[in-house]
Amino acid sequence: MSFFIGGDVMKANVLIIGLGLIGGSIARAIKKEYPEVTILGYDRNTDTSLLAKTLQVIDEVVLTLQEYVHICDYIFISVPVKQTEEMILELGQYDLKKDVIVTDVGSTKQTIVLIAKDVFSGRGVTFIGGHPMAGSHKSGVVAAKDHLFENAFYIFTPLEHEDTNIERLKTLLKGTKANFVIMTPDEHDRIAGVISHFPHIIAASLVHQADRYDKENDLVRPLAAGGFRDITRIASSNPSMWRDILLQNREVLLDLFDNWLEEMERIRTFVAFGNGDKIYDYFMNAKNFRDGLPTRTKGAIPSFYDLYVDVPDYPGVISEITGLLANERISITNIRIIETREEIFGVLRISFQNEDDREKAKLCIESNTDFGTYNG
Ligand SMILES: NC(=O)C1=CN([C@@H]2O[C@H](COP(=O)(O)OP(=O)(O)OC[C@H]3O[C@@H](n4cnc5c(N)ncnc54)[C@H](O)[C@@H]3O)[C@@H](O)[C@H]2O)C=CC1
Ligand SMILES: O=C(O)C(=O)Cc1ccc(O)cc1
Repeated sequence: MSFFIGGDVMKANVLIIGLGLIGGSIARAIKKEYPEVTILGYDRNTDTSLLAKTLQVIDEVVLTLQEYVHICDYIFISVPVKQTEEMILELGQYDLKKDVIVTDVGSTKQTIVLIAKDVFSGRGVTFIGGHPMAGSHKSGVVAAKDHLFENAFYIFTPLEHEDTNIERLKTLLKGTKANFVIMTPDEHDRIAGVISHFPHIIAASLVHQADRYDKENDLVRPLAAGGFRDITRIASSNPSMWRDILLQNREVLLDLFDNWLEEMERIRTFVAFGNGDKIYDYFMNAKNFRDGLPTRTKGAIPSFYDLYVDVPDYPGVISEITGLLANERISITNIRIIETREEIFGVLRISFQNEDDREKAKLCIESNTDFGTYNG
């Protein structure tokens, strides 16, 4: 192995510890922007490291951290949050390069940053907590994509507001095309609790509720296949990852449980007293807030970029639409007939990777057919 050792971002040595969905996607985004950067990869599972090299996600496999950490200019810790704490402690035992930036990608920040402060302060090592707030229910290096974080928020929670080092890290991460935001670990954990961690709990709890009713009535399962399945999609996320996130964001989540119980009690009272006006306001206020949310940035929970198309029910109509999209090189990620009524109209739901593809598809279908389209 030969490595360039110097201060130039474009020729830096970047070590990715944990070659999964997030570590792999960061590696790909960096390499795309800076082909001359050397990406070193370490995973506790050697087969994963070898696969990452075969897939050209990394340039070199590192088998023992101790041997290589001293030549690294940037170190990304992209392992589950509990292992992130252990990894920080492990890195604290090694001599790291002067001016190295160590960062992580964990979904929680307070505990991690506290440990990093303890381990790295006063040692010439800059630790910048990080959380690219986009992902997928898939895991593993095979699912890694250079564009995973495009238009997503990428949060930094530095130990201090060390502007020059944050700028260096942002420069390295330019290829992610993410929107970088700085906040305190406490602020981060509260916001992530509200918009990401707690919704995962609610999704799982709705599924548990359906599971209970499923035991009483065979029709629950088939009827849950449509909208219910969609709104509880995040309940299919990685259970061990979410266990660790909940354990680390415990205090924030306990507050949110209390708020949620109050919220449920509020709407329960409106229903119990048959108060139609209050129920209407409850939905209207929620609708107004939701309708005002931005649509062109990625949030923590992966969005659907779905287009609904009203199609007449004749043979070949699906291949006609997919053919039109293929001609314009618009990729689709999923297609499903969600409603068919014999000899009248059906509704097709076509999913895309991003907003731009959905908009292009809408234009393409509207200009080549007279089928109605609307966004999901
Ligand atoms: N999956 C998602 O959508 C998102 C995840 N995150 C955070 O990113 C981190 C990684 O998540 P994913 O990439 O999704 O997980 P993943 O399961 O795809 O990859 C994790 C990788 O880390 C390796 N690993 C685990 N412990 C290790 C250790 N001690 N030393 C070396 N390698 C180790 C595993 O073998 C695996 O290859 C987590 O902290 C998670 O909270 C952040 C944003 C989104
Ligand atoms: O896949 C899911 O369920 C997600 O919500 C994606 C995700 C997971 C963890 C994060 O910290 C940020 C985004």
